Amino acid sequence: MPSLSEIQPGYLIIIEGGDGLGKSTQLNMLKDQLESQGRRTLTYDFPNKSGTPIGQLIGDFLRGRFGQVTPEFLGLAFAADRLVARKSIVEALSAGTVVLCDRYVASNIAFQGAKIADDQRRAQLDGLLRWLEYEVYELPRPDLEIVLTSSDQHYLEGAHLARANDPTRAYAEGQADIHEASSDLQRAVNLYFRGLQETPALRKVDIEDAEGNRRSTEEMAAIIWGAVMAAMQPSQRG
Ligand SMILES: Nc1ncnc2c1ncn2[C@@H]1O[C@H](COP(=O)(O)OP(=O)(O)OP(=O)(O)O)[C@@H](O)[C@H]1O
Ligand SMILES: Cc1cn([C@H]2C[C@H](O)[C@@H](COP(=O)(O)O)O2)c(=O)[nH]c1=O
Repeated sequence: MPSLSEIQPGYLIIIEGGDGLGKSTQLNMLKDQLESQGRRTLTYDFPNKSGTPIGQLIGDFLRGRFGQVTPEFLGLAFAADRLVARKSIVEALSAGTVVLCDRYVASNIAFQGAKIADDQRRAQLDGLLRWLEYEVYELPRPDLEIVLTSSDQHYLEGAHLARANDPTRAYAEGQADIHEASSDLQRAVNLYFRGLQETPALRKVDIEDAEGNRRSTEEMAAIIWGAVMAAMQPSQRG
């Protein structure tokens, strides 16, 4: 039987975490580092938010146009947004490209699940989204998820307010989006991510150091680079 690296020579690396914790900053630094070492990369930022009809609907939801939407139904829209990108992700991985995603399936489970208080219903949503995205839509599973967390609620509240001119936030028209506006949601999402178990394919990186000081972008990038190098060792692929 061929090894995974023969079937899929590329790598799928995801940067996950709560809103505004520095995911896109780290994704861009990782992309530069990989490219400086001769690796071809392709980046995605989920959800698309404007480039497709589904992304436009998601952008409208985040701007509050539909009010609160039942988490199970909302999860279907985010999953469909990823399905649109599936073919090009799979082709890139087959061609040996490192595909870097700012958010992926785990964000759907984290954000929709954080809106559900009942444990049984939340577990059903978790199963529904994993089944739909990985089994029905056959989205490739990540080789490595880097999950940014914070032990200081300060960074989870109002981080967007200082970023009115950030072009990646144009969809929100200068306001907090419907997820950012809820500190309860941000807290629950961060708790979910902090509770994930680390594995060779999942590495949590707290944005604060042991003394509670925010790590610099360079320090974060060095930690993430170490995790990426470890995950890309041939021995991790079997
Ligand atoms: N280590 C850091 N220290 C201080 N500020 C940072 C650090 N990393 C990123 N920032 C700043 O925090 C803000 C949010 O960063 P970034 O856009 O990378 O976060 P994000 O997690 O991708 O956000 P979103 O969830 O809204 O997409 C930006 O203004 C960025 O310059
Ligand atoms: C991919 C994905 C994202 N979300 C949530 C997470 C954020 O609150 C917003 C938009 O993300 P961005 O980082 O501001 O671009 O959408 C989600 O609920 N489900 C998902 O699959």
